[in-house]
Amino acid sequence: MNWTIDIPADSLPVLPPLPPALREALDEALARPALQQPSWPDADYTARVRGLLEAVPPVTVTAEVDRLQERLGAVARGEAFLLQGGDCAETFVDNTEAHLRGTIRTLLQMAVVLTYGTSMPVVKIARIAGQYAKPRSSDVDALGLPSYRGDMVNALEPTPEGRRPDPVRMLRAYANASAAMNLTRAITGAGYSDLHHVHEWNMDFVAESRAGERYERVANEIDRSLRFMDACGVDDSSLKSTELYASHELLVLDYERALLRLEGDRLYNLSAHQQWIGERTRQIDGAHVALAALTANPTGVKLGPKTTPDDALALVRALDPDKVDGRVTLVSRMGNGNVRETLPSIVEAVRDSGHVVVWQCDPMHGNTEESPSGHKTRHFDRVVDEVKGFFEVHHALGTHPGGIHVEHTGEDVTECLGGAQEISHDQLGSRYETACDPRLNTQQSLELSFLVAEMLQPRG
Ligand SMILES: O=C[C@H](O)[C@H](O)COP(=O)(O)O
Ligand SMILES: C=C(OP(=O)(O)O)C(=O)O
Repeated sequence: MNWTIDIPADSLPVLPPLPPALREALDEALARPALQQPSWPDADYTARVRGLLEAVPPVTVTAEVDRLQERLGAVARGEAFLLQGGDCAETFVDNTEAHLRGTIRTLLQMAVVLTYGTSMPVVKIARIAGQYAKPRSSDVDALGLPSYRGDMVNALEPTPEGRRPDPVRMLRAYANASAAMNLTRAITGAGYSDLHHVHEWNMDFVAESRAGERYERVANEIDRSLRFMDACGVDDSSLKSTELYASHELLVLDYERALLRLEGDRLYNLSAHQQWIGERTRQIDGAHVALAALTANPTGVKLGPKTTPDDALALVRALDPDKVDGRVTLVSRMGNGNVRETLPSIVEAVRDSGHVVVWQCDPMHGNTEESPSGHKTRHFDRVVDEVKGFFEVHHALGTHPGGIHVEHTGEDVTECLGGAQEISHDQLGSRYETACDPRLNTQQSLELSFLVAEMLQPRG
């Protein structure tokens, strides 16, 4: 096979030596069964790509990962709220400044609405700088071609050549992730994310909408408060930047293992700050859980409608043996019809075990349906209803509904039905741009934030 990049077999860097016990545990973890892995055509060449990645500077650094862990501890104890969102599948072609700014801007707007409405700190994690791999329900698509598995693996282009898994794509994923992380740090470190620019985050196509107008009112209130603080001589320098963390699904093990780095005696996965394990790969004896258990990163796990309390307990015990607050985020994605019935016994079992986890609701993945036009879609009402059900369960049990995890974009797409724009089945085709699953557009994301802020109000 002729590869586009020639990597000499004898110049392979290798991971710095690990303490023997850790090396053994890592080898054991990686030898476990791993679902949803690419069928790379050439194992030797794939190993060489991995070797290159083992020597590159990481995408994130350990101090940031540790800080996120602390923030998630606060969320788990009920002192903060976690907002996580971004593309279903990031793509290389859309890894542009405009697209990244759009995703970040919408996340910042949502966070402002939540913080203002609840007076609670909001921890922000984006699906950004690495969300390049997708697990699929089927190995083949409707055309009979190998399914698209994310830009890290193959191309969206529906041709046999495009769909061939190519390990060089892992290098492109790393390069794109590093560039995206660089811009994200720049945007959030100064200027654009300054709370004094809160009006500028409201895009023209949203400003005229009900959610946009409501947001403007919040922004005006924030302006007044900032002027008041200014007049009083309060130092507001902490409002000039914000913390935004990067996350993606822990899926393609050749990529993830290559970005492991040792600091002291702690092993970090510096492909992102947080990784989550998907519904399809959370087998308790599988490689994904075992690998995450070895790293110091906070880890999410998706829980679908068939999850039992014992499943959840086993996962929490494996991933949080030292009982660190917020080390595990349990992400329920059960569908609005199931959450009220299935979630309570899971929450009770985990709460009674003494593990203090973040409870997060992903109201997207359990509510996917097919439109008569053939588009994969989600109805805004079902999304809202799942979040409502999640809050009802936690309010009834006295636990903290710690966060939401959504697929959204900073653009004016028509991928999810309903919302104030009342997007109909007929309109889905007009701006349906996702590479995989349907995302909330900016208006729908803001509407959802206002509703969640209401649900989070202290209850008398
Ligand atoms: O985002 C999640 C999954 O990758 C996605 O829902 C799978 O979609 P599929 O069922 O079309 O394969
Ligand atoms: C694949 C995903 O979700 P789930 O594992 O819940 O299906 C995802 O969040 O991209």
